Amino acid sequence: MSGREFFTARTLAEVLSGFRPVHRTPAEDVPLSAALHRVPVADIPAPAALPGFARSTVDGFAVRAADTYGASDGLPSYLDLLGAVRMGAEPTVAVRPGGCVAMPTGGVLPAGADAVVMVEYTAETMPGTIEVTRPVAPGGGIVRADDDIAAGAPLVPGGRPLRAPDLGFLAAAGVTSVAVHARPRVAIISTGDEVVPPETVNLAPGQVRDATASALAGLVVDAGGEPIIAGIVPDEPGALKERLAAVVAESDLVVVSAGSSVGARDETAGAVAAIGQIWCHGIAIKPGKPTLLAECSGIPIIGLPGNPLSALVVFGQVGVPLLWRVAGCEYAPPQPSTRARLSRDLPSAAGRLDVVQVRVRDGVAEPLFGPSALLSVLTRADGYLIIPEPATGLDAGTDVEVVLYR
Ligand SMILES: Nc1nc2c(c(=O)[nH]1)N[C@H]1C(S)=C(S)[C@@H](COP(=O)(O)OP(=O)(O)OC[C@H]3O[C@@H](n4cnc5c(N)ncnc54)[C@H](O)[C@@H]3O)O[C@H]1N2
Ligand code: MOO
Repeated sequence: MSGREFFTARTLAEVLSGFRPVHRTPAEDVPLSAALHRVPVADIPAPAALPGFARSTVDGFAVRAADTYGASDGLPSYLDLLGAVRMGAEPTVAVRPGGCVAMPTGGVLPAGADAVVMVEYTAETMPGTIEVTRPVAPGGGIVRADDDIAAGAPLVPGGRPLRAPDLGFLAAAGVTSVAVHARPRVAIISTGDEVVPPETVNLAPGQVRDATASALAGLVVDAGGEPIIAGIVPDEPGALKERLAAVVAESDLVVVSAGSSVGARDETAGAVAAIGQIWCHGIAIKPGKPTLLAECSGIPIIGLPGNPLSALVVFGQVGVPLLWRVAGCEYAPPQPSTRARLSRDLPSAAGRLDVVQVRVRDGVAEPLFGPSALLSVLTRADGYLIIPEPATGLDAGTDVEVVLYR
């Protein structure tokens, strides 16, 4: 890399909308029991209408609605009790004018009926005669055969991670296997002569154990990916290029931590440029400015800043949405958040998005400060808030949205 400045600092919004490597993971069939949070490759159509038959939603009596019009406590309608519907069975009796049939919740609506009046608004004043004291409109107390879904309509959309209720809906429709995008394989490469494996018991002076790879692996699993810890590469010209070339062929997304800044040993840009195209070097975000984005044959490559805190913040903002996109999901699912009152003034430079770690107690968000070189800030945080690019800070007492860590 020439010079000591980053090529172009892009905003986070520009990155998310503009950096669009085309690679998507292939489809695979999974049973419903393994489909939670997986992304269907396409809309899944209903093989048949649901519920499939008109059914009661209340315990009561199937009626012709017109027979109940004007009914009141003072002037009830009197209907002949013609029989009863059994749960899970075809009705054996139809409703004729002036008649009614006893119904359980969920039973099949008998022919001739267009509503079910709730048992609370009825009384059997004499054997075989039902007194109705409230009118019911046509369609009242029932769902029709295709109210949940019509045959052929999409049960669940493609490109959106499956949620628990989706699994129930698919099960109700008899869909027990789903074509979903394969989990993205995310190669995680750490760099730096001083970085040693976490298993290292005694550190030589200046050595640090690799913190970033383990944390990134956790974020990858959280976002539905399969982390591949691809080791620690020393600061040697050529070493990173070699490792990158080896992993890119077997990954859906590649993450390199450290070496993306502007120091003498910062090799990432050169190595990445040798195997792919750099899209941007520098994002208008704090922490995380020295971030590099590139692609190689449609596979996204992210060069993260060396400071573990910055690396994790950037991966959350940029890597996680990219990971979901590679898995066929255009927009990452929203994270849980809460509203809180800011405990103190927060300064920020205009033109840069700030990700501020906070603790939340009793509805108050307390910013946690410390250099990005300190990992403990993230462990103490309950979540983060964002100060958008145009703002020059936030005043104490501002109502802020805090995105919560799980
Ligand atoms: N003159 C300037 N110096 C620095 C700037 C700047 O703009 N001008 N930016 C600072 C910022 S911000 C960051 S972030 C770092 C990014 O530098 P690199 O991406 O080149 O990363 P390194 O220098 O290799 O590492 C930084 C720091 O993080 C430690 N590290 C690296 N990898 C790991 C790991 N896997 N586990 C634990 N710790 C790791 C490394 O030992 C360094 O202490 O540059 C600033 N400097
Ligand atoms: O901006 Mo660096 O990415 O803080 O640690």
